[in-house]
Amino acid sequence: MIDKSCVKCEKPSNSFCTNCKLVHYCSRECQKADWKTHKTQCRPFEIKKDEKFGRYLKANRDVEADTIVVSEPPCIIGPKWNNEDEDPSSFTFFCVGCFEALKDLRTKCPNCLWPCCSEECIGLISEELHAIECAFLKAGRGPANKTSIKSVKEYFRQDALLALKILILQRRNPKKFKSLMEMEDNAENRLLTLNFKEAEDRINYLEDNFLKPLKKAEDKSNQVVLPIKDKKILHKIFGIIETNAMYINLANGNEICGLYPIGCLLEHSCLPNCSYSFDMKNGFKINVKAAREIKADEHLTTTYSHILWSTQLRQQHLKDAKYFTCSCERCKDPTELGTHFSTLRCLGSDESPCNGYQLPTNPISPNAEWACNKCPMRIKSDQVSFLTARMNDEIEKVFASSPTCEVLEELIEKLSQFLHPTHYHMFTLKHALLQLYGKHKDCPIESLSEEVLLKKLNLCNELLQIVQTLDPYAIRIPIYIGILYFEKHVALKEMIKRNNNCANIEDARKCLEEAERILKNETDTEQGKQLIQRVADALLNI
Ligand SMILES: C[S@@+](CC[C@H](N)C(=O)[O-])C[C@H]1O[C@@H](n2cnc3c(N)ncnc32)[C@H](O)[C@@H]1O
Repeated sequence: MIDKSCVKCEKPSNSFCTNCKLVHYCSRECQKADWKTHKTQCRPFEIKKDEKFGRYLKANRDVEADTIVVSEPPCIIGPKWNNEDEDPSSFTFFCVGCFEALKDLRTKCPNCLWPCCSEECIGLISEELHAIECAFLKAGRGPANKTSIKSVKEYFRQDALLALKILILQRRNPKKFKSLMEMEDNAENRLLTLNFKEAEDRINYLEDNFLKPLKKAEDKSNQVVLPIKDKKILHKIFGIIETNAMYINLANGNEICGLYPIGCLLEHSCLPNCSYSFDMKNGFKINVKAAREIKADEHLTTTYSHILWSTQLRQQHLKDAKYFTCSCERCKDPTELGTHFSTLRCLGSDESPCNGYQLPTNPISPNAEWACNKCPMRIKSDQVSFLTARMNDEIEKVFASSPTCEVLEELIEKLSQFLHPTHYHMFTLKHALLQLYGKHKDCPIESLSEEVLLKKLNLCNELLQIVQTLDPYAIRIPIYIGILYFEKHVALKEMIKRNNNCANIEDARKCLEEAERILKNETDTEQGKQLIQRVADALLNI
């Protein structure tokens, strides 16, 4: 039973720590005075370390669903380190103060002359944002040719800024710098990788433009501003960023990166038990939540990869980006928990055609063969990756051409000769197709035949069953799932209108309520906001 006296002064008390609800305090003062002691017990997890995971978080008691387990400000935030464009002169440019995308590079920070959205941007003077690096950028070399757009763009590259900010923290905030330097950098695994090579290019840029001029000034004045600034520390910093950076979606559609002392310790699982969001109005604080009840001793997990990818793709991505092999329940199961998200049809041979399925013999071993569940036919794993990559190219090409229902139906028909009906490529195509049924003005929902309307409903049910297995707590793909519930409601509502006995209004309402619940935190993106609005409007009209 909870002792209802203040843990600090033992006076009777009705208030308690709102985070863990385990200890009582009579006043704010007593709570504050006890924080140093309580903070280690308050957390529902411990930081552990082992050979396999490095540091990780382990629940030290049962944690109820929806409990905030971590709430902390970032050590550092900054522009993304991995610019998708290869040519620095075609990079997208963001304001150095608030990360707003810039149409041109005309407006400049009055002090360092780096591009910004407005001279009044408050990020320019924020201690947590641009103020960290402003003086260092000011001392930089500047574009080689100020009249050449190419040269100007090549100078103001932002994929190295986050690393520079971290380097500068050794002077501006040694405590944060120390905490960052304790993070995993995968030093040995990165050697000779593409990431390493690309980091080398960013390091040369930082050295040539900022660190060599700084060293010269330091030598001249006999004053050391940044004690450590060699290639070794810069590679360590890039390794830390690549391994740990979390992506933050801004309201304007841009993505930036953040590094968090505890948040970054969340371990990967393809079946995670935590979700997280960022508080943009509160210094980009991260709030990590238990997405379901977590039992004492369970590890706290998130997903570093994409839930709607096959095991082969997820494993490849985790190996390339984070240098480990995931051995979660989904990855170890050739059927991906019965969803058959990777399963191919077995084509057999000319002499003996087969109607079985090809599954990986060992899904977490990249080179293990695939075997049919009915005949002796085996295929190599790189044949599977080649085939699925070709299909992916075809699907992307079709999506880029704003396909009609007929085009998608044809492609599904074609690929169904090779893929299990719930293969991840089929999932993607079916998810797009069911939204198209009844979407366009020239083909409204009222005009769909009974058969197509029923097909829309069946597709929603088929895909909902898959997502309930792959993301049962709607942690990673809430928008995909929200769309399925919304479209199911659309189909049901139309069936009710047509007096179809299979549909009832309560089921349609439940779909909307489920969509509303799943989407409640999706307010950071335009797509999320629009869907929430559509669901809210539909709830009013049902
Ligand atoms: C974001 S960091 C997590 C914190 C890190 N373990 C540390 O000690 O700082 C990601 C790294 O943790 C390790 N890791 C995370 N999840 C893992 C998993 N499921 N299996 C094996 N290693 C994992 C890998 O080394 C990965 O590159």
